Amino acid sequence: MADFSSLGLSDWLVQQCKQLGINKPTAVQENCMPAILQGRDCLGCAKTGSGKTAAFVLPVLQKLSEEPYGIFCLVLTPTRELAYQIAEQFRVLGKPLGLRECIIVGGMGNSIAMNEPFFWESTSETRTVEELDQRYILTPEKVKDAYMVHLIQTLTDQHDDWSIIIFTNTCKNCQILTMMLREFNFPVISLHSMMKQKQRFANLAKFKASVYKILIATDVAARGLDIPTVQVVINHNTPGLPKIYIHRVGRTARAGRNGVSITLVTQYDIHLVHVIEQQTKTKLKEYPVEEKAVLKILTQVNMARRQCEIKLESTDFDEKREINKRKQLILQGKDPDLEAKRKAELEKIRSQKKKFKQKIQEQVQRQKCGQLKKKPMKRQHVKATE
Ligand SMILES: Nc1ncnc2c1ncn2[C@@H]1O[C@H](COP(=O)(O)OP(=O)(O)OP(=O)(O)O)[C@@H](O)[C@H]1O
Repeated sequence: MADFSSLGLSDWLVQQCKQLGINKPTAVQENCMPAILQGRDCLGCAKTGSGKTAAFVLPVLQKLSEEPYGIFCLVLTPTRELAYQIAEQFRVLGKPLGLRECIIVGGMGNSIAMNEPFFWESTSETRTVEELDQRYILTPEKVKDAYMVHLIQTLTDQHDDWSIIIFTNTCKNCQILTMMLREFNFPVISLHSMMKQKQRFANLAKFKASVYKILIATDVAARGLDIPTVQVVINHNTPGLPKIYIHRVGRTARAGRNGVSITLVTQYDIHLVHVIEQQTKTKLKEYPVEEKAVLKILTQVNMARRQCEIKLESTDFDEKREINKRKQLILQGKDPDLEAKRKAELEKIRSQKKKFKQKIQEQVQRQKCGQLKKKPMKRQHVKATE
């Protein structure tokens, strides 16, 4: 197996890696770094938590140290948290260079044209069972939450040092679950796009530092976040796409560690589980649950949830959602008021079209009725003249 020196990294960079406990290159690093150092365009695909960040950070730093001039590298990331995480990797590994990084968040995406890219894809994309123990619980739809509370209770009783991420599908759900689990005294904190950015960073930092052991998040936390202490990922809803599932469960079992992922599945989600199993080439195991224990807490959980929903309704959460929508439009370079006007006009045209269609249908109907009434009269008349 190659080491970092033989891949073309200078001693200072190899030492820097060692200080971080990065001694041997992972497969994606071994295969992509030489191509990047040769100056070729490169696309690298490998499983989650396999060191893709260092696979491009290290050669970029190597090249920069050879010619330290100007704005050298632009990294685009899907979330703000990821931008900060990658900047931190650059900062730590590039410290001896006196590297200066700048984080720009928000704005629109760009596309980059590439010539003859070097493409490397891991042949073992799916994780081994030793790395990630994947299970699911089949829940009747209405007691989705009671199963989750029971599950967290069991996990935290058995492993009080474990960190858990719970993924859910909407910001509102994320907020309600956080409030509800706090009612049960779980150390919970949340992360979703309707929170202020400052709060998002603060919550993530508290979770990373294990001040809070449970993070409830939307898919804003599904990609790229590297928190080695995460032992369990719980999917509060079954992801609609296998890709989302892979990113979510990839937040555990990082860099060869072990991890568990548990997905709550209702009777309507079975087909989604099959698609996930096909794509990940892994058969999900059914998680044994003490039904009696779930039934015991069912009423309490349902009541707590309802109370949290009422509490949230009395806050300005929906108003904030509206503000967030407007913010997104501004970031996309659109005027929110003009957009609202455009939507209203489109709606007007749609409803006019609908009315027109209805009118035509009514006319046709009337004509049909008229013809039906006329026909026998015509026949009578014909008979009379005959
Ligand atoms: N060669 C290595 N040896 C050991 N650990 C490594 C090595 N390279 C990177 N790591 C560590 O592995 C962890 C995961 O790395 P990274 O976040 O880059 O994964 P990734 O492949 O980008 O994952 P994802 O697809 O989820 O974004 C990090 O904590 C990183 O420090």
